[in-house]
Parts: sequence; structure tokens; C-alpha cells
Amino acid sequence: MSSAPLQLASLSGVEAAKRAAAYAAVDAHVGRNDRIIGIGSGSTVPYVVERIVQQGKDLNASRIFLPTGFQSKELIVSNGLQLGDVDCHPIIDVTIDGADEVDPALNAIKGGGACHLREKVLAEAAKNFIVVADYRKNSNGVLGTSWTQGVPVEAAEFAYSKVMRDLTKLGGKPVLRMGKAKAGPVVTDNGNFVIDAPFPPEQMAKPKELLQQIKLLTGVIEVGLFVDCAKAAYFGNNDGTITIKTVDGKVQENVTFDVSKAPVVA
Ligand SMILES: O=C[C@H](O)[C@H](O)[C@H](O)COP(=O)(O)O
Repeated sequence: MSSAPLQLASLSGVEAAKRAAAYAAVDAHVGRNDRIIGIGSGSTVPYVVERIVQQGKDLNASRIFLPTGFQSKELIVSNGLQLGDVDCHPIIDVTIDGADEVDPALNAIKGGGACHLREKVLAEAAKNFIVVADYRKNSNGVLGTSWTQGVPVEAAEFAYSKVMRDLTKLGGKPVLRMGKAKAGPVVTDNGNFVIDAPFPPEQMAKPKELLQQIKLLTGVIEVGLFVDCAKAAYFGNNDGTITIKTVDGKVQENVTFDVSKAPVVA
């Protein structure tokens, strides 16, 4: 039985591509038996929620959605989905999230929106962690090639100055992230500061080692390097196609996806 085409707001360019990538990721990874679902942050994630809503009220009534921050909490609530938190649901069926840059091994820089502490908890708690983004985040080189503002480091507010000194000793060039429409630094959803620390490519080429070094600095709460986390990444390309990369190294290019078709839930 074929269902009527979905009535969707018309989008063009990269926004249309992000929607296609998000829909494809939901169709492939959010099945009928997935009940505890992590909702990430960033500009592609609203399309993830849009597709999940299209899976139907009955199915969603039995699900609980966990947010990675203020933005995703609002998305969950405004779409009439049931809100939960990871303290009550430490095992998540699937988490879908954005990223700032993803390398060929699916390691990622995250935290451009200062959400990386909760994002990493929801990524590690998930049986499947899936990334959705546009082609600008799809890197063929080492992390830091396209996302040049540095590794986002969440630090305790009172310790930031000492952490910046430590990051400099490690070889970075740390900058305290400042608010855009606020005098003073960005304060995360958890009440901490964010330091952006660019490191030379030689260090970025070994993201696990760098992550371990930064994580050991006293005062650091979390590091926006996600290493060995993601199972798959879906990138929307400028021509409307999708690139799908999986952790086994497979790459599917030029995948077409018809967003007007209602989801068939596996
Ligand atoms: O802290 C924010 C997150 O890691 C986001 O997932 C990331 O910054 C991507 O955001 P956007 O899709 O808006 O570029």
C-alpha cells in the first residue's frame, strides 16, 4: 500500500541536503523496537525529530526521548514527545547527533554549540551513535582541517585560567569562548566555561592520545573529541545527494533519498 506524499516545507541547497541526511539516518537506525532515544544538538537535528514525528503518534507514545541540551529539550517538548533524562535511562537504544567535523574513521569534533558534555554521555550510553551533518563536516583529512577554531574543552569556571595554561603546555593555543550577545564568556548548560584549543595537525592526527592528555588535566570536565563512538555518519551534499560512511570503512556516495515518502518503520 503506498501512502500519500508528505507535505513538507520547501527547502533548497544545504538545508534540503541536511533534511535528506537526517531522514535517511532515522529510517535506517530508529526502528520500532527503539524506545529510548537520544536527541542531539545542532542545525541538522530538527530534521531528525521531524522524521521521528512522521513515524507516528502510536509508536512515539511508547518512547522516551533524552536531550543533549536546551535546544534538544525544546525540540522534544515542542513536538509533543515524552521527555526523559539519562540518569533514569543509562542504556539508550540510539542517539542521533550533529558534529562539527568527522574524519574518515568517524572520529569527530563536537561542541561548537557547547553541548559536548551531555552529548558525549548520550553517545557513550547509546547502543548506536549516529552522526548527521552536511558535507562541510565530512573531512577526508585529520580533524581540525575544516573546523579550525580548535578542540572545544569544557572546564570548571574557577579553573579555566589554569586549564588554559595546561593546554598551552600541551601544545595548544587556547582561547576562552566568549558570548555573542552577552558580555563575558559562554556558560554551558552545566554552568561551566568552554575553551577552544587548536592543536597542530601532528597532534590532531592522534585524536585518542590528545583526548586522553586533555582529559587528565584537572579542571577539565569534557573534551569535544569523540573517538571510536560513531557507528555511521550521514552527510547531506550540496547537490541533494547523501554520503553515508560506516565504521567498517564503507562509503556510499551519491545516495538519493526521496524526502516526500512517508517513513516505513523497520
Ligand atoms: O555543541 C554542539 C554540537 O556538538 C553540535 O552537534 C555541533 O556543533 C554541530 O552543530 P551544527 O549542525 O549547528 O553545525
